[in-house]
Amino acid sequence: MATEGGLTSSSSSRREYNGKITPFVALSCMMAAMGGVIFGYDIGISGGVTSMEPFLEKFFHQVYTKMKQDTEVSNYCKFDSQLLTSFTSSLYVAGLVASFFASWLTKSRGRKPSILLGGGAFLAGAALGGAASNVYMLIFGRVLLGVGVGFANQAVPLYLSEMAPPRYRGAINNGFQLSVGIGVLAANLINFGTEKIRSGYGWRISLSMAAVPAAILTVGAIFLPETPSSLIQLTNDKDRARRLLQRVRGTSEVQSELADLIEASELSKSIDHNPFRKILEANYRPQLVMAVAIPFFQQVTGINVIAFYAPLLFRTIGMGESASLMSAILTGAVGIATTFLSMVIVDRVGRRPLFLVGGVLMLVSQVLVGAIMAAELGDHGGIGKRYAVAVIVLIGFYVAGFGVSWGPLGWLVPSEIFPLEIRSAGQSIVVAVSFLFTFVVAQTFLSMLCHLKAGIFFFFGGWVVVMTVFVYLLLPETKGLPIEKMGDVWREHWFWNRVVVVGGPGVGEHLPAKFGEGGSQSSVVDL
Ligand SMILES: OC[C@H]1O[C@](O)(CO)[C@@H](O)[C@@H]1O
Repeated sequence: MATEGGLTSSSSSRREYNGKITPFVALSCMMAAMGGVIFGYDIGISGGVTSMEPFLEKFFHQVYTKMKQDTEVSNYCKFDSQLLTSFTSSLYVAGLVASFFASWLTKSRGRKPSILLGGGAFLAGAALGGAASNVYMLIFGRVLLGVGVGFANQAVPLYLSEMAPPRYRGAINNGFQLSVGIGVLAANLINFGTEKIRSGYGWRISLSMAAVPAAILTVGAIFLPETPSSLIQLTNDKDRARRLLQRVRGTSEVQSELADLIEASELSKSIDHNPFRKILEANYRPQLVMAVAIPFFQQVTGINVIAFYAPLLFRTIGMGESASLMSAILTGAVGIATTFLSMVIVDRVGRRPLFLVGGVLMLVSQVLVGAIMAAELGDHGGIGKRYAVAVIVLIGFYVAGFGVSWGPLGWLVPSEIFPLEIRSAGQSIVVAVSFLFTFVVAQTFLSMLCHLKAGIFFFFGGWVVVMTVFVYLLLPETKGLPIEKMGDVWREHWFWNRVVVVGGPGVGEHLPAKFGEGGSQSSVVDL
């Protein structure tokens, strides 16, 4: 059964490459992580903007008048407006479609052009949104933002994982979610300030400030190097790749890693047809299952619902005006701190323990919140202050559980498990599924809340049980293993080794015996 990391034998390929975190790696990753900030900024900004009255009055007049008139609506049904959620969701639909174009660009032209295009589209979207004079401009702006995050989310996690030395890959890739969290918090704080602007144009500032991280990302991308792995795949120029690798790793001893990259690239070329057809083949079943399951599970933790619900609770305990700020600070700061913690320990303790601990923490908090709500909150009126405080503390624990686990690892694990020939296609499936379910959850949860009431916490809690069992049984440990050697984890896994064909592509042992386990000996590949 699932022994240590789901591996049944000791993994001989968990060997070290040379190299450390050079300033060069740190800088490129920081720049690329701006991709996370633009994503987070949008998540954070749209909720606040759509609750600003001048914004509603201008673009969503119907919602505005309904909000003003209805005072007798149930606690659980107050915010039920499909039109308004479709404003938020339009971005995800655009991003979903864009991620497939990104797959093609990322593969055929490199990670860098996708990041550049993502930043540029987001920049244009921010300008259009900020300047919108009618609802069409507004929606078109959101579509451009969607294209921006579609490209950025497809390319940035791959970029980070390919740039990182394997033993720091978890930390570096978790930087993506850390910057998502920073973006969300920054947006909330900005909204809190702009809401108070008397002229009623605060929302314009909120929307156009997205241009700041987008500009940094776009300009930064011009100076970013391509990843060594992508450079080999694109140019086949081994000398250039070696020079880049030496610069990135800060050592001249890069033969072992270079040989693995070349091997992976050659293998990828030899079987390289349509990557979307390829990924459907039986041998890539574990990767395909992960590409769909992981982003799906990340969204059905219910994180965005909890984040939405928190301000109501703060209002309940009498925080009044500052309720949404307080809840943003709580959920934002706890999320950032725990994602940071995850960053620090993920390469030491591994991915699986974090998923399991985070899952249990989320589940316990959700069940308790659901129970308190079911017992204490009726359709009208509030809940007692003591209970509200308890619920807020529990939400803090829930966010902490997400912050150490599904938040960052939901991006990390997919980005490190795809072999080169399906990497770009695989990552765009991840982004598409992630956006699809962000959209589905956003679009349905208000009416779900209205029908399920407190049961909504048990609903998402049920999914947390499913995903935790899934990780326990089916997700192998990927800590420290070079991406190009990742095929081993399936071959050595109690379940997946029945599904994949040993010796088939993507499963290790794919090259003639002389490459063997030590397929990185420099003598084998002509450097
Ligand atoms: O990684 C993306 C997910 O993380 C969050 O920003 C929470 O920190 C969610 O809003 C989002 O769906």
